[in-house]
Amino acid sequence: MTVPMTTFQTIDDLESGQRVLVRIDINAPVEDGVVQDNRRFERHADTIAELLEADHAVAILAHQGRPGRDTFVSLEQHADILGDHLEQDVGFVADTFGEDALAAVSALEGGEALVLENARMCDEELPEEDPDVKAKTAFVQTLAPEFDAYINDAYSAAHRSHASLVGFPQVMNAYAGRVMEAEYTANSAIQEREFDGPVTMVLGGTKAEDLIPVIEQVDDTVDRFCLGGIVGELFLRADGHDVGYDVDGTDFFDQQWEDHQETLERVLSEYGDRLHLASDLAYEGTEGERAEEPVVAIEKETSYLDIGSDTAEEYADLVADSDAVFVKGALGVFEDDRFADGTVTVLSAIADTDCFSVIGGGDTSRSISMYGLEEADFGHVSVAGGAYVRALTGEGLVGVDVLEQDP
Ligand SMILES: Nc1ncnc2c1ncn2[C@@H]1O[C@H](COP(=O)(O)OP(=O)(O)O)[C@@H](O)[C@H]1O
Ligand SMILES: O=C(OP(=O)(O)O)[C@H](O)COP(=O)(O)O
Repeated sequence: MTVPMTTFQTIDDLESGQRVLVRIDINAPVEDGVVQDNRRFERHADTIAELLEADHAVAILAHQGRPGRDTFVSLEQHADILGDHLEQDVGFVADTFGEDALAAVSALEGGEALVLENARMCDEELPEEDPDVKAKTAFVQTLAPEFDAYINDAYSAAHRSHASLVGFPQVMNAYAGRVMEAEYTANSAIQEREFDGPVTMVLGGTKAEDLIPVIEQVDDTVDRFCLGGIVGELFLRADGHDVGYDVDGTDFFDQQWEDHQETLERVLSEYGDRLHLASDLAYEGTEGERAEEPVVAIEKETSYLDIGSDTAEEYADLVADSDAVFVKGALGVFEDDRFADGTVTVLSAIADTDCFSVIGGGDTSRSISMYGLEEADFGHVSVAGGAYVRALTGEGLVGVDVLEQDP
């Protein structure tokens, strides 16, 4: 792995009493419309507390979910959760750069914090475009003059070339926040480590498009990949099994299959000897119980919600025989304890060995506290998922790279 050298200004370089626009990543699980607190809030609250202490007026930009998903909701609840961590009121305005937002920003005083509405509700935030294009958007051009400085604390979103991440640093004095600094430093140190024994990467969760390039780009650093979750099912489908279909109104598979079928099949044929796919899967039985089925026997389209127990044991054995393990994404729907077995068995195996380990992902890292595992039993628990595995390939993160540039 090669480590890109980055030097950016941090909040140590910022004079006190400024008007600052802070990009954080509090993208969180949403259950029945209720936003779930997780370690991203706790970590970003530390950065914000430090800024408030220095008498800055702090406006906060963030995103939640993706348009069309049921996790695509307002940031109103996020402001309350941040307020709980900070033990002070955090304002919220249901607008990002229109008149209401500008009025709320101009009323903001030193020592006060205000959350602006979900940046992805602005048309110009998405899609991914060059930083110079994002810098010219009305979103960036309207908000930037209201502030003395821009602070990016959202390492976990730094692999996205979105306006709130890459547009503002092109036109403003830009600084890295404490979470950005800490994750960048930890991940750079990880990339410099050398391992004597086998290195295993456990990949799951929902975002195949982030993980397929990683399998191709980590070259010979990773000896084997253990696949589960939606990503694992897409590879099983590429391998000719009847799984990985959207059933009962889900929207995880069909679009990703359409977009990536060829790549999935190519990666499987090129890297097949390093890819471990599930040999059994779990689903909800007719009585609501956990039921399991060997992959070779699958004939019906149903929602598979976890790897099966034989697969979990196989992955746990591979982990026990590893010198380093990198995890991104859950192997099943661990939020439901009937389908947590795959994720928890593998995480427990990692915790029980003395291998070096990194557990990443906003959702996945949450399983550690949910199932009574100790953070201290892992090398590093990252609030970043896709960004940290992309960094392991040695490729820079666009949101970090732009912090290096002068406005
Ligand atoms: N088979 C599955 N079906 C539906 N959801 C799944 C499945 N396996 C894992 N998941 C979900 O994947 C989520 C984590 O995915 P993702 O957002 O990609 O990871 P992270 O946020 O940890 O980077 C978990 O919340 C889990 O419920
Ligand atoms: O949660 C995130 O990434 P992750 O799931 O890889 O940890 C980031 O907030 C990026 O969100 P996105 O993958 O919808 O662009």
